[in-house]
This record gives sequence, structure tokens and C-alpha cells, in this order.
Amino acid sequence: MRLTHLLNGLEIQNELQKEAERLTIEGLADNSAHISDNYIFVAIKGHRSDGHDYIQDALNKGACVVIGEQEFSNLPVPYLQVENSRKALGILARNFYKNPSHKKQMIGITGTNGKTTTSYLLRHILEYAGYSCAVFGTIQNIINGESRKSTNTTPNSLDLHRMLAESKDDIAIVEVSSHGLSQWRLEGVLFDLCLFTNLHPEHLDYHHTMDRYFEAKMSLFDHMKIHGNAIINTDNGWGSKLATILKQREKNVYTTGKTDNNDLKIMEYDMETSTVIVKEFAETSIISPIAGVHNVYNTISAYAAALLAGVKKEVAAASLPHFKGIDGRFETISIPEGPTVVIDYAHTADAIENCLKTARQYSANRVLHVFGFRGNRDISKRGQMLQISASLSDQYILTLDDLNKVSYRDMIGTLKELQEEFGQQNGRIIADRTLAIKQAIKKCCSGDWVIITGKGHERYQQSYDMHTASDKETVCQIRDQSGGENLGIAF
Ligand SMILES: CC(=O)N[C@H]1[C@@H](OP(=O)(O)OP(=O)(O)OC[C@H]2O[C@@H](n3ccc(=O)[nH]c3=O)[C@H](O)[C@@H]2O)O[C@H](CO)[C@@H](O)[C@@H]1O[C@H](C)C(=O)N[C@@H](C)C(=O)N[C@H](CCC(=O)O)C(=O)O
Ligand SMILES: Nc1ncnc2c1ncn2[C@@H]1O[C@H](COP(=O)(O)OP(=O)(O)OP(=O)(O)O)[C@@H](O)[C@H]1O
Repeated sequence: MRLTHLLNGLEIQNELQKEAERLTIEGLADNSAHISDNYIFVAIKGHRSDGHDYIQDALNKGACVVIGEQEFSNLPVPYLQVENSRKALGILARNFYKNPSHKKQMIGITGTNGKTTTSYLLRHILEYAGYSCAVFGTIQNIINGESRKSTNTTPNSLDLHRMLAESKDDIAIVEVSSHGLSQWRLEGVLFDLCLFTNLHPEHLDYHHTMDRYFEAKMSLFDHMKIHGNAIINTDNGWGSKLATILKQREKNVYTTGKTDNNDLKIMEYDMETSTVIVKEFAETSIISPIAGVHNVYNTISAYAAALLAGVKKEVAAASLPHFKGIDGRFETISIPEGPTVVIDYAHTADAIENCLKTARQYSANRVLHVFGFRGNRDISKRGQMLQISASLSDQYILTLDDLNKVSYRDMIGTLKELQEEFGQQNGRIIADRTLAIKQAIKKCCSGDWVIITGKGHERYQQSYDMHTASDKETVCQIRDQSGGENLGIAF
């Protein structure tokens, strides 16, 4: 592709040399390791390293144009200076891959919790209705029915545009993280539908205040196509605020929630049958196929999005009982003569509260909660997570989650301090995650629930005593070896 075509929409701060206009570009990359002959290298100042330091590496590998934010006058190839390299990468990627988000129906989902769950529920409804549907998110990316490894919830702009161009699917669902938005990973992507699930304290190590976290999430709605629709859960206070702001900006807004003024009103929910009655013009009864009131909200967001994407409501409602669940999202495993075990990805206080309350709503006899805290992640939420656990469980066991380079010693010290301050003397520490899970299960009898949160579908980062790779493998191994022995010691 000609360089001049690629630069369409990009503001350059210096003069482009005449001869550069005729250059033919074979590809682009922001990682010098991915550069080949006749590529553009986009230098990005990152959180760990600075792409400007890799310009020589990119030139050695064949870069024929360099784009960056710093001033350079003596490079052997054309250098284009821009204000924001991350944004430039998105614009170049959009042009290089021929604007792929314009060629299919695009759905973006943001919010602190529920993005993955809502994505999979929505994909299920859309596929049941006959559409093929790509998903980009935390667990994996699914393109043309094939699963690919995902490294971020929201891929970077270059990967996203490339995968959208590869996708022959009718519809693409993108899980949109606040990091993704603030790092311009969505630049050049436009959406037909933008969903907001909820906002709760999280990632304050990165955004510092809830207002800034909200602003980052809200920027998704700047990516709506002209006739696009926002779908917002107004039962969350931040959702209600967002709906008001977007209406003032004359965007199309479709709201869901319990009060009368919503476009889709939640009338009632019957726990026994998992049935929700919702009212748009007429009342419809839909089944929420995953346990928990929080999952009722995810089901409703997915249902509303499916309707706006063109699915008939009878078809959407008929699809839901066939949904098979999602790895690590309130995934239940029954231990013969033992407890019901739940594996869940909860890593905020709000999500933990939902999980523990759901177990109570299902008349759990006793609830034992096993969890830990991720190293090098938002520490401001930890106290509240433990407080909620200590109040809502019969007993908690604090254990290790991913250390993320924090030393074992430091993390155990942190667990002890948190326990002292917030633990209400209602639990203990078993550092080895597999042994913590084993203890929890052995202490419980039939009718009790063990809730294991934090890791969900993910594989363990550390190796543990049982040499298993995930919470699910640990629980299944305990189940297969237990034969009912030794279960049910009093707490
Ligand atoms: C802190 C953070 O968010 N980092 C993200 C960011 O990396 P970065 O731009 O800071 O990269 P960097 O490593 O400093 O490198 C800077 C530049 O030098 C280049 N480089 C580097 C080395 C080299 O040899 N040559 C070279 O050219 C790199 O390619 C890059 O362009 O941009 C990358 C590309 O988009 C992301 O993959 C990366 O996510 C890291 C892996 C991460 O863990 N991020 C988390 C915090 C995150 O984004 N999470 C959200 C979900 C949050 C939620 O749970 O809701 C997500 O969307 O995944
Ligand atoms: N609507 C919701 N409201 C509150 N909590 C929820 C909701 N949906 C899911 N959760 C909780 O959050 C956890 C993560 O859910 P999910 O993976 O769907 O969210 P996510 O937004 O994709 O999270 P992440 O950004 O961490 O990938 C679940 O395991 C559950 O405990």
C-alpha cells in the first residue's frame, strides 16, 4: 500500500519528504522484533520500555519509515513526528487493513464486571439466531469459529484491526477494558452497539480516581457509529450517570433496569426457576442460565443487545436455556457426599459479594471462601474484599493468587497484615493454594458450599503442592481421590 494512503487521517507535525510519498509499505509494527523489509515502525513510549530506543533495531530489520513522538532529524529513512504514537498506530492499522470495523456489525462491551460473561451469552444468542460471531476478550479470541490465545482483554489496535480483517464473521464482539481505551487500542474502530455493564472500584492503581476510571470507560461511547446504540444498565449508579450524559449528547441510548423509565424494565426474578420477567412493550419471560443476580444482569444486557442487533425476542429467549456456561464464571462442581464447589473469576469486592450471596440464596448450609490477592495489582480494594468475605462467609481461607513478581515472603506478610486489620478473626491463611482448596473441601459436607475466587479459568502462575495447573484441575483431582473419605469435619 502507498504510504500516502496509509497516512489518511493522521496529523503529522513535520514535513513529509516528496520522495516518501511514493514508498510502498508492506506492513507495520510497534514492536521492533516484528519489523521486516519495507515496514513502518511506530515508536511507542510504554510503561516498561520506550519504543524510541528500538528505532535502530527496527532500521536494522528493514523499516523504511519511522513514526514517533520525539524529534529526530538525522534518521536514514523518512521520520514522521506525531503527537500520540498509540493513536497513530490505530489510524495506520485501520487504513492498512481497509477499515474492517465498517464491514461487519460491531459490538463493544465495557464495565468493571460482566464483560466476558455478557460476551459469551450474547455470542450464544446470536449464533443460535444464525449469525456467525467473533469474540475478542479475556479468555480467548474467537475468529471464524477458531480459538486463538489472547494476551490482553482488549487487543492492541494493530492486532485488533488485523484480526477483524481476517474475520469473515457477521458480527464481532469486543470486550473493552479501561486500559484498552486509555491506551488507544480502539483507535479507528467504530461500534454499532456499545454496552455498559457496571462500574465498581478496580484498577485504581492505574486510573487513581473513580471519576477518571469512569471517564476512561465512557470514552467507548465516542466510538459509536452515527446510528449506533448505547445499552446501559441504569441499576448501577455510574450507569445511570452515563445514560444521562449520553442523552444530553443526543446519542441513541437504550436503558435496562428496575425502574419504570427504562426501555427494558426488569419486573421480577424467580431464583427457583432462574426466570426473569422483563418488559419492553410487552412482558417476556427469559431464563438466566448462570446462577446469581449479577448474571441476571449479564443475561439482560446480552438479551437487549441481541434484540437491537436484529434477533427476534422469541428466538433470543428460546436460546438461553441451551447456554452451556463459561469456564471459571460461577462454574460449579459437585463433590460426591461433599460440598458444592464454585470456581469464579471474582476479583473485586462487589463480585465476591455477589458470589457469596448467591450461595446463600441457594440455601447453602455453610459457605467457605478461598481466595487471595494478585501481586502488583490495585491494592486499594484488598481490605474491602476481605471485609466482605469475613462478613458473608462462615469462614475464609486466605491463600496465594498470582504473585506477579512480588516475593512469597512479602505476600504472606501482606496477607497477615490484612487479616489482622480486616479479617474479623473469621479465617486463616494457608499459603499453598491447592492445599487451601483441599482443606476447604475436606472441612465441608453435603449442603455446604466452597467458593474459590480469583483465578477462574486461568492457569496457575506458581507451582503448588498438588502440581495441578488450575483451580478446576485441583478440585477435580480432590473429587476423584476423595471417595467420600474424611469429608465433613466441623469448622
Ligand atoms: C501496563 C500495560 O497496560 N501495558 C500494555 C501496553 O504495553 P506498553 O505499551 O506499556 O509496552 P512496553 O512493554 O512498555 O513497550 C513499549 C513499546 O516498545 C516496543 N518494544 C519493546 C521491546 C523491544 O524489543 N522492541 C520494541 O519495539 C513495544 O512493542 C512497545 O510498542 O500495551 C501493550 C499492547 O497493547 C499491552 O499488551 C500491555 O499490556 C500488559 C501486558 C498488561 O498486563 N496490561 C494489563 C494491565 C491490561 O491491559 N489489562 C486489561 C484488562 C484489565 C481488566 O481486567 O479489566 C486488558 O485489556 O488486558
Ligand atoms: N454483572 C456483574 N456484576 C457484578 N459482578 C459480576 C457481574 N458479572 C460477573 N461478575 C463477577 O465478576 C467476575 C468476572 O466476570 P467476567 O469475566 O464476566 O467480567 P469481566 O468484566 O470480563 O472481568 P475482567 O475485566 O476481569 O476480565 C465473575 O466471575 C463474577 O464474580
